[in-house]
Amino acid sequence: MTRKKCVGVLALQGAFQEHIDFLERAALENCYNVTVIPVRTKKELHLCDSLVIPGGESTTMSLIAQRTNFFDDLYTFVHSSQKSVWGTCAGLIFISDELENQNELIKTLHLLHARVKRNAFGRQAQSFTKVCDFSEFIPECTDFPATFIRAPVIDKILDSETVKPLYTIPNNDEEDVIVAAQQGSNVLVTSFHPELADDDIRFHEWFLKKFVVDF
Ligand SMILES: NC(=O)CC[C@H](N)C(=O)O
Repeated sequence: MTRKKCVGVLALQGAFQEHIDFLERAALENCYNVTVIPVRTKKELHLCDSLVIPGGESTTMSLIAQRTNFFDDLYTFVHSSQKSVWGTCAGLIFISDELENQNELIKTLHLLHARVKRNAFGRQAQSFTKVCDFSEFIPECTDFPATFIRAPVIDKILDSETVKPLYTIPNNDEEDVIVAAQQGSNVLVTSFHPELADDDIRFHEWFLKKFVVDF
């Protein structure tokens, strides 16, 4: 029996409970030897092999981490090659190296070697769900409902040796934008919210298998 792995979901702010629910379902339905916990403290973080940073408001997330003296522990954790990290939406922003816009208030974790553009598709009213064919990296997943809410995109990859795009979509009349990417073997980022896909846990199943169970 492999050692039980622990996946943390950063629970300072945002849609962390939805990730916890989907991860727990994915672990149960696939008999993965994994526990899932909310993470708000250094003690909880130190239990984790992997950390999911959810959607929400990245500036708020960063400020709470700084004001609770948690930022440095988060920085150390995400920069460990022994840990895996998945940033969704605000989580993608929070771990990015550079921000193309709205960077005045936020202190990021400088993990993802990319420049990220916040609110790339516009405001809340421009949020949308797009059925995506992820089968190039998630076998047979040809129709995943990806929900974009005031979503960021990867505007520029700063290290093409380590950061590989996984999926791009058109952005109005501009060139296609990167909305999912992987850095090395242990960092995943998505602009969209798989935790908000009605009852569809395929993305979380893939994350657990690739970035936790097999990592
Ligand atoms: N759904 C989200 O996580 C939105 C992210 C938010 N627009 C930010 O800049 O942090």
